Amino acid sequence: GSPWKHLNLTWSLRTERPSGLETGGVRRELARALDVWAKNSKLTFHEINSDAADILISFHRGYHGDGYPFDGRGQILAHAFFPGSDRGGDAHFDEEEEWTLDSSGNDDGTSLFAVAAHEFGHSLGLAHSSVRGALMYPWYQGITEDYELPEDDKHGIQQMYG
Ligand SMILES: CC(C)C[C@H](C(=O)NO)C(=O)N[C@@H](CC(N)=O)C(=O)NCc1cccc(N)c1
Ligand SMILES: [Zn+2]
Ligand SMILES: [Zn+2]
Repeated sequence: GSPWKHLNLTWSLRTERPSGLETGGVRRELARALDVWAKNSKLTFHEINSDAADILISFHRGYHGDGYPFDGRGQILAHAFFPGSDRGGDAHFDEEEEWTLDSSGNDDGTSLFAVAAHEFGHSLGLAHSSVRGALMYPWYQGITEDYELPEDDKHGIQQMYG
């Protein structure tokens, strides 16, 4: 997709206690996922409490009004829209996944940090990568605590927002 025309992006979590998780912990993991991209580009991200944010983040189950219904636990975990107005940049997460806020890899849940970092790549305009090990590779691979963005993803984001 085409990149955002401004570098100082706003974001807002629009679901209270998604999947029963503590709201503060969810916001922390989302902020860490955005920081993966901020550290490798000129992008900055500011959290606001408003539906007017560039990147609106919400959790849903099944059909939720955008033609891309979720499918219960497993398979599709989340999706995000390329940059643009209205739902452009927004990221939706499947409420029915076993989300974990523990991104150490010790927990066998699905790391919200890992999936969010991938989804925000789409929110910023990156499509899937064929490079195994890339964050934008189509298939989930848990990622470590002090995560370093792989080369392929670094190239992608710097081409757009370097
Ligand atoms: C066709 C898309 C709506 C699939 C969807 C996706 O890529 N969302 O961005 C998705 O949930 N993909 C799964 C894999 C699948 N079941 O198709 C996934 O693990 N994506 C998130 C992810 C997380 C972390 C790393 C990577 N590489 C991928
Ligand atoms: Zn959706
Ligand atoms: Zn994806």
